[in-house]
Amino acid sequence: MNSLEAPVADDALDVAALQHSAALFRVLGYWQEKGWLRALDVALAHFFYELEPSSSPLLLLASALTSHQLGHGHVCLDLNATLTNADFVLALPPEGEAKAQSLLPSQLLATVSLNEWRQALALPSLVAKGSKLARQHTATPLVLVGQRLYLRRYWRYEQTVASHLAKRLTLEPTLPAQLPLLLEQLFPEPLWLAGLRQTDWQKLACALAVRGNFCMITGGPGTGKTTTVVRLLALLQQSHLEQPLRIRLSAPTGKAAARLSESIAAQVANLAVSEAVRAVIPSEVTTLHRLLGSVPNSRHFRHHSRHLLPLDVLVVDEASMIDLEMMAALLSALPETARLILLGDKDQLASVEAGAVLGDLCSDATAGRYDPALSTWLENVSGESLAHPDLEAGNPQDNPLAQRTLMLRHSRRFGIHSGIGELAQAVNNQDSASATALLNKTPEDVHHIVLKAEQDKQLNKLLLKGWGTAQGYGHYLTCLTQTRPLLLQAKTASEQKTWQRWAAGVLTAFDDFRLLCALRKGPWGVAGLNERIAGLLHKRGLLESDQGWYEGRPVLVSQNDYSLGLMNGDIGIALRVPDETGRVSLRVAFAQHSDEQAVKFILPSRLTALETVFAMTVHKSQGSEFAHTALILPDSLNPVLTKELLYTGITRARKHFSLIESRAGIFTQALQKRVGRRSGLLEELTAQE
Ligand SMILES: Nc1ncnc2c1ncn2[C@@H]1O[C@H](COP(=O)(O)OP(=O)(O)OP(=O)(O)O)[C@@H](O)[C@H]1O
Repeated sequence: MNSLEAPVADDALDVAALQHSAALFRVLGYWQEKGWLRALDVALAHFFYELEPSSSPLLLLASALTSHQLGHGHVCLDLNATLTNADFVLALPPEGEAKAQSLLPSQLLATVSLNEWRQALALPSLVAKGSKLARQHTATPLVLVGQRLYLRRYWRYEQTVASHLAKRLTLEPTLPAQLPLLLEQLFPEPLWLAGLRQTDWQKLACALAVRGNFCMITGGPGTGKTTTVVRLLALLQQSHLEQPLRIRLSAPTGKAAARLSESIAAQVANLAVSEAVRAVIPSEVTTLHRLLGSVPNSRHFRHHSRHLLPLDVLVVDEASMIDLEMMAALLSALPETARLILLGDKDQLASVEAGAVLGDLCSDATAGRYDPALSTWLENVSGESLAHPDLEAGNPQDNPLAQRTLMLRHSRRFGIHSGIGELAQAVNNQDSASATALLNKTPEDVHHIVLKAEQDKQLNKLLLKGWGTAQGYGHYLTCLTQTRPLLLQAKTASEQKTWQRWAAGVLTAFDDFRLLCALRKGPWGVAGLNERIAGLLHKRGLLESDQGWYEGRPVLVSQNDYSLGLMNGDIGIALRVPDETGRVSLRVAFAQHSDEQAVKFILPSRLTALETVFAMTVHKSQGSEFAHTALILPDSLNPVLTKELLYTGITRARKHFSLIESRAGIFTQALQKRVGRRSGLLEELTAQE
C-alpha cells in the first residue's frame, strides 16, 4: 500500500501530516484553498510524488515550500531558517490575514530537526546533493546545497551568475594612459559641499570602474550615478577615438529607460569634452528585454552564450530591479571582454521576481572593504581621500566584489536640509528616533497624517488637492479639461500634433502626484484605494464615471505587448480624442519612450492586461519618480512592510512626500523590519574562486 492510500484520520490537519503523504496533501490542499500556497506549489509536490512514490512527506513539503518561496522572491528554501522561524520565513499567513484557523507551518515543523529534513531529502532520483553532484547528474529536479534547497533551474541561474562574475573579477583590462590627467579633466573642481571639502566619490567611481570589466556604482537618489557614468564613458571613449567602443545603455523597464535616456542626453550636452568624444556617447537606452531580444511567449532570448551581444561596454541602470534569471541571461550573452557597469540603489526593494542580485552583490558597499593596495591606488590616481568613518579595510579573497563596487554618498537631489533626504536616510539606517523627530519637526517638503478612521476626510482632501504646492489627483484632471484643444478633428499632421501635445501634458501632470501603497488587497491596498479614489473624483464631478472606461482613467499595463509596443509597467490615460474623420472616441494615450512629446493612442478594446492606477504598489513604482509622492501604510503589520519598502516609497518623491498612517505607530514598526531574501549567490561566488 503506498502512503497515499494509508488510512488518514478525519482531523488529519495536524502533525501526522509528516507521517503520510495523503495527510500532507490534505494540509497542502487546505493551504492552497486558503490562498496560502499557489496551485503550482502544490502541483509540484504531487508531480514529485508521482515520479517517486517513495518520497517522504518531508521531501514533498520541502518541494512545495521551495516553489512557494520562489513566488515570494527567494531563490531557494533555506531549511535551517525555515525550521527556526517558519511562519516568518515563509510569510504565512499571507498579507492581510489576521489570525490563522488552520495548522501553521511552524506547528507542522515543530518537531523536525535539520538533520531529519536533510535525510528526508536523500533521494538521488529527485535531489542532487551539492553543486558538484548536481553538475554530474543533470536529471534531478531539485538541488540541495548545504541547507539551501533549489529547483534546479534557479540553482543553474545562480551558478551561471556566480561563474560569470568570478571570471570577470579576474580579468583586468589595460588602463588608459594618463588616467590621473583624464580624471582631472572630467572632474576639474574639487568638491565643496556646505563649506567643506568633501571626497568626490564620483571621481573615485570612475577610477575604480576603468580598472576592470565589471563594476557596480550604487547610491541613493540624485547621488550622481548618471553623471558618473557619462564621465566614465567619455573617459573610455577618449582613449578609443580611432575605433570608438560600441556602447549600449539599458534598464529593466521602459519607464526607467526613458528616464535614463533623458538624463544622459542632458549630461552629454554639458560634458566638458571635445565634440568628437561627445558624438560617440549614445543616449538611446533600451530595455533589457529588447537588448537581449525577447522571443515572444518563451523565456528565451535571441542573444545568449552562442550568439553574444555585439558590444564593448554595457551600462545597466536601476540594476536593483534585475532578478536572478535576467542577470543570468544578461551575463551569458555578454562577451567576456566587454565591460559591464551596473548602476542602482542597493537599498531599494529588489525585483518582484526571485533574487535580490544587486543587494547581494553590493553587500560590502557601505563599508567599502577595499584592499589597502587598491585604496592607495585609488587615492593616488584620483587625488581624493578615502578617509571616511564607515569605511573598513578588506581583501580580495574575502570581499571579491567589494573591489569592484563604489557607493556614492552625497545626494544632490536632496540637499542637507531636505526633509525627504533626511527621512530616507533615517529609514535606511532603521533609526526610528531620528525619523520620528524629523516627522515631528514638520519639514517643508514632508507631510505626515495619521488617519482617525477609514473614511477620514483628511485623506480625501490630500488625494484631491494635495497640500501647499504639492498636487493631488485633481491637478491632472483640471489640466485635462482646461488645456483640451478646441479643434474638432485630427485630420492634418499639425492637428494630430496638437492632440498629442495635449495628451503629453495630461500624462506629465498625472506624474505630479502618485499614491503608493504597500499592499494589493484590503481597504489600504491598491484595489480598495483605486475604487475609493475613482469614486471620490466622480462624486466631485471631476470624472464622468468611476466604472469601466471613462475619460481620465489612468491604467497600468501589466504584461509586455510587443504588437502594441507596450511594456509591463507603462502607464496610459483614457482620453476622448477625434480621429481623422472627426469622430470622437475614448483612446488610451501612452507616452512614446523615444520622444517626450510623442504620444500613441490605443483603443481600449485592444488592451488586455491592465489595471486602474490611481494608487499603485511601491514595487510597481520602482524606476519612476513623482513630484509629490504619498505613501499610505495599512493598519496592521505584514511581511511586505519593511524598511526597504518605506525607503523605496520615500525616494520616489522629487519635491514633496506625504506619509499617511492608517494607524499611529505603524511606520516605526515597519521601519524595524528588513527584507531577507534567501539566496546563495555570495557563497557560490566565493566557492568559484
Ligand atoms: N559632479 C556634479 N556636478 C554638478 N552637478 C551634479 C554632479 N553630480 C550630479 N549632479 C547633478 O545632480 C542631479 C542628480 O544627478 P544624477 O542624475 O547623475 O544622479 P542619479 O544618481 O543618476 O539620480 P537618480 O537617482 O535620479 O537616478 C543632476 O541634476 C545632476 O546634474
